[in-house]
Amino acid sequence: NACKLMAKQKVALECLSYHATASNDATEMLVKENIPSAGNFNLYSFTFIDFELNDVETCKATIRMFLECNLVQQFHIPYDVLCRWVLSVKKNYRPVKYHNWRHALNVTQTMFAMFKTGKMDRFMSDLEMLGLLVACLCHDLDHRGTNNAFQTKTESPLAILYSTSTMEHHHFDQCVMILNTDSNNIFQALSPEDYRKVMKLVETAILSTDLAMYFKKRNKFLELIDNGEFDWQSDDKKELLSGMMMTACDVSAIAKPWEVQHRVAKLVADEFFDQGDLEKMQLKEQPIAMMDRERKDELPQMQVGFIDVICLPLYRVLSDTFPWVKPLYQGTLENRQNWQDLAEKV
Ligand SMILES: CCCOc1ccc(S(=O)(=O)N2CCN(C)CC2)cc1-c1nc(CC)cc(=O)[nH]1
Repeated sequence: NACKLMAKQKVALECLSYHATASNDATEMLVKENIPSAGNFNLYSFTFIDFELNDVETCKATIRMFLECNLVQQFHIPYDVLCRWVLSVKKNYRPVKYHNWRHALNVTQTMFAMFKTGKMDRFMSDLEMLGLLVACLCHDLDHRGTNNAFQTKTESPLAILYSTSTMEHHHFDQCVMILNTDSNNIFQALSPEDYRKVMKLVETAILSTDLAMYFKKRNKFLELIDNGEFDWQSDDKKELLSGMMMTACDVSAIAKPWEVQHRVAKLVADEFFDQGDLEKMQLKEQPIAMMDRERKDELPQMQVGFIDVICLPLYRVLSDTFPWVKPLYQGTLENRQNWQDLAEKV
């Protein structure tokens, strides 16, 4: 009957989350390790590069960011729970070419740099900083290397579960599943009020990484700036600012030194082209230019378009209002020139 079925599903889910959580061995190993300084990882810089870090070092860098923001002490996060949670989050990223654990780490580090070097921590409560770092680390959990349109076209179970912002709802779902798995709940010591607030912030922050949401909310944000809005403390304004910061971090590879941007863009392209191949073979349909490997020559021009339509408008308004995040605007301008040079060569 129905409740037996529910029970079976619950057991299956438990089993799933059992596999989703990090092993005790991996956790105990990480707990014992010493965590190098933020300077050692170059965590305060907008030109942070993860390429030379091995997987254990990426976990240490993540822990160092939480320690540096004093969040472990402030929110009484048991250290072994923090270690297990970081390892579980890493475990629930798939080895796809771009939307993988390394992308999550880079997005989180940019948020950290925006707080500390960009001095945006002045506008954020400790709870909001905790929520935004967690949202960054979890924002693409269990990404399959295919976008929302692909879920809809293939009528994937995810598209049946969530008709809008399909992947982003799934990423949040995975974030909650990990937090609800034994000894992974870094929010366990929070008051019920703080728990509700931080979960709401994590949800809206992860959902705001759907570029369709960004386009919707950006005009409202620009309006507030034009009206000289500086009271970012009201909930709706703080939510709007948080969403813009999430997109700024999500696309921040565009602002990295040219060798890094060029190498990351290849990973993005390879993941897009794999989806294009699936659409040609499985769906018998012509993919959009961005996902068609036959049109890779148009890539530099597409990057210039990406920079002009999505990245520069956001970094310009953010650096106008928060001057210390200007390196993101500068880096993107430099890469625009590099992509433009390549586009003219073809
Ligand atoms: C590098 C391979 C080509 O990459 C792109 C091509 C086109 C565009 S687009 O702005 O024209 N636009 C975006 C919205 N789509 C719905 C329609 C197409 C963006 C990218 C791109 N996206 C990301 C974020 C994943 C990172 C990145 O570096 N480049």
